[in-house]
Amino acid sequence: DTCARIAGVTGGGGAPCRKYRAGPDMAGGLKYLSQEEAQAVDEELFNEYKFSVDQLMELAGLSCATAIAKAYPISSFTSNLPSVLVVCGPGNNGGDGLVCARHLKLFGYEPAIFYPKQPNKTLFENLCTQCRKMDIPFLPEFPQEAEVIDGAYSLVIDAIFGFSFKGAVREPFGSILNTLKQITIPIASVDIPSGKPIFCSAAATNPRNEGL
Ligand SMILES: NC(=O)C1=CN([C@@H]2O[C@H](COP(=O)(O)OP(=O)(O)OC[C@H]3O[C@@H](n4cnc5c(N)ncnc54)[C@H](OP(=O)(O)O)[C@@H]3O)[C@@H](O)[C@H]2O)[C@H](O)CC1
Repeated sequence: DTCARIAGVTGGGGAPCRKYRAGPDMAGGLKYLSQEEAQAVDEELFNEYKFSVDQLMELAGLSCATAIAKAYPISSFTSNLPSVLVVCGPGNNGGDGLVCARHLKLFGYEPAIFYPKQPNKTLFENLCTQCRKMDIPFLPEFPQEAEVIDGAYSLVIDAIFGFSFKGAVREPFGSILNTLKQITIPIASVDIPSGKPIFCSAAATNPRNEGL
């Protein structure tokens, strides 16, 4: 979604646009950004273009839900119930996941959220309230068995870490990512696949090391 924001915001209306170096990996015409480039876009949108985090998060979550509905239409699910497990991390990537879950519900999916480390901030509390008001359940614990996830859901949304991920994965996310590596249903990652070092070649694979 960062690429879409570059095209749609910083390059629009004849406004001056910073030059971002294209990464070496391209899939279907998409250019991946490095961690530093993504953070620079972030700063430009906040400081120069005066977007608020709420605005950008709503756009990011809606864009993700729209892309997911295109890539994994309900009609393609073999199960009668289009159940989707949305796993949210402690930062803004997790916020994108909450917004995405809300829009997926509006699109006719049945999302359930696992959100183990909820920040004590109004933005995230409000997003949780909105999800609860839409009868989206929050799971009290993460299913430890990959088979349980495979049986209960048709798709997992990985909104655990975005461009601020660094170092070795800390718990509880290490165990969660280990389980996700073993599931067989598709995983759609928000922004970038979680748990991998952030550089261009990592952007093409998800926690199970498959292309999305
Ligand atoms: N303008 C934009 O581009 C927008 C992007 N959005 C989305 O926001 C993420 C980036 O959000 P940010 O909050 O900066 O970072 P993350 O979501 O990646 O997560 C940060 C938290 O993750 C924890 N963390 C980091 N590394 C690890 C690790 N190895 N193990 C466990 N936990 C880790 C970190 O914890 P600390 O303890 O270090 O504080 C943070 O809590 C971007 O990718 C987009 O998805 C927004 O929508 C706004 C617009």
